[in-house]
Amino acid sequence: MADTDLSKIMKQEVGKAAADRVKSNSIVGLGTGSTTAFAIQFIGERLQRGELKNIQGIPTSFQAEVLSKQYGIPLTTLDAVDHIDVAIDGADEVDPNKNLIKGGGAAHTREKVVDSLADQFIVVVDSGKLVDKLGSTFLLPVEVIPMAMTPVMRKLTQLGGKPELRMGVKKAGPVVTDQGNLVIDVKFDEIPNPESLEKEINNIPGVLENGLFVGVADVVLVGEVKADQASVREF
Ligand SMILES: O=C[C@H](O)[C@H](O)[C@H](O)COP(=O)(O)O
Repeated sequence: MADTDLSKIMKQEVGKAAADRVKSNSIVGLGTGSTTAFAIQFIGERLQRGELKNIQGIPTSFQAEVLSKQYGIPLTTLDAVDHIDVAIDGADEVDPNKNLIKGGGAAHTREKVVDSLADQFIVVVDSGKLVDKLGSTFLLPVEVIPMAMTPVMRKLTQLGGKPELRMGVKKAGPVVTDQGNLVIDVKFDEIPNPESLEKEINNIPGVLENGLFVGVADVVLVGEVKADQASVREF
């Protein structure tokens, strides 16, 4: 099987496993990305079959909102609820302590709001996302307000990073987030202390949020394929 097929199967399996954990009468944070898209699809299908009732979703992005509507998941907002029961969201890297890098889809700011509020935050990834140390395979996304781009990049360089502005695909110019901001992707040779780096970057004036999620995830579901057999393990 081609690598892309395997990756799709792992994402599908793990998305289904997460959707199966959603209970009736609950408020569900709906994450962003290609893996969570399967979870949203399977939650919608469970609703259609009548297996699930009275779900209210809180989308973390324009993408999640569009998909949720497509699959018939009723939506609400943070102004209308006082808690979130469970959030399901993907990640770009996961370390053994369940710390994450997110923001490959530039949605990490809203994701951090929703995922942090959930009583239980379930991360859904394929096995390719597991790393020993954060920053080893993926650049760290930082959302910045446009007028502060240059001083923020300078500050990120002083912190030891190599920043680059994220550019659009099939769009001339930079990626613009759902909030109308820019994303700076930063290469750090190592991230020895994700907890302090998360705070340090967020303390730079003009930074809205960065993609380090430290101590937020409760459960990580990992989709794997071994000898053409798909399975899901949890840690
Ligand atoms: O901004 C996007 C999010 O943080 C995604 O959850 C993350 O990039 C993982 O996406 P995917 O499941 O497509 O790899």
